[in-house]
Amino acid sequence: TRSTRPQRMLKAVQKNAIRGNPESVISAIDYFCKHSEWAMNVGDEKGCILDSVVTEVDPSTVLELGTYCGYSTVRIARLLSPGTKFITVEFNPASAEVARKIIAYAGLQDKVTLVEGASGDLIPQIKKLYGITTFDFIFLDHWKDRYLPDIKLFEEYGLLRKGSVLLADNVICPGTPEYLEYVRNSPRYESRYYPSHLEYTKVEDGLEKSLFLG
Ligand SMILES: O=C(NCCCOCn1ccc2cnccc21)c1cc(-c2ccc(F)cc2)cc(O)c1O
Ligand SMILES: [Mg+2]
Repeated sequence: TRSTRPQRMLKAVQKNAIRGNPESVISAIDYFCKHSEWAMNVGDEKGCILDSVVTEVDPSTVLELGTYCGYSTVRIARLLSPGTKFITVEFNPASAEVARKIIAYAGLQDKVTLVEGASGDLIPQIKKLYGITTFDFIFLDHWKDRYLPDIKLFEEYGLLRKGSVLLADNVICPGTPEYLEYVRNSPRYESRYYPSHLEYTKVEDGLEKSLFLG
């Protein structure tokens, strides 16, 4: 049967990247998406903004919602200090399987815990299952209508501390209007918009960084 786009992306990584070299894995995926098939990775332009925020926060605990094929997982994991706890969540088993292989190809499998499931089910269990008290950095890149309910779950289950940073992809395209309205109007967050473009296109998109004030 016909391969899937994530499987073709994995083949491109295995063909064009150097095993154990995260930069080459990132470049191989960006090349594939620019010259072969568009895919919904955060991409190189927004990826540089992601890199700068991760570097600035230098987190000890990280949560990513929306692994997809592991592109942003590799971007984040390559910047983390040793001993950092990094959990990434993927709902789609086929994507998760490709992501595991791409993360391993980059040599970053020991830095990442990939969990398959729905954020709404997992968030209430994270403390118990993974011994995490609060997250220093959260990257939101999953179903756009889950950003708002999930940030409310973070608050409800005490997963944020004064200084926790949330970075949300796609706040313009496809768009997360309710989430934006919430973080921009809540007195509990300091929010800033980073203008950019939808991955591999000229379409307007951007990232919203929100600092939890406690
Ligand atoms: O839809 C997107 N991402 C989400 C995937 C499913 O995520 C499912 N999923 C992953 C963990 C997880 C945990 N709990 C529930 C669902 C959970 C997404 C879509 C586009 C896009 C933009 C323009 C278009 F014309 C078409 C698509 C761009 C992006 O950058 C995206 O991130
Ligand atoms: Mg995205």
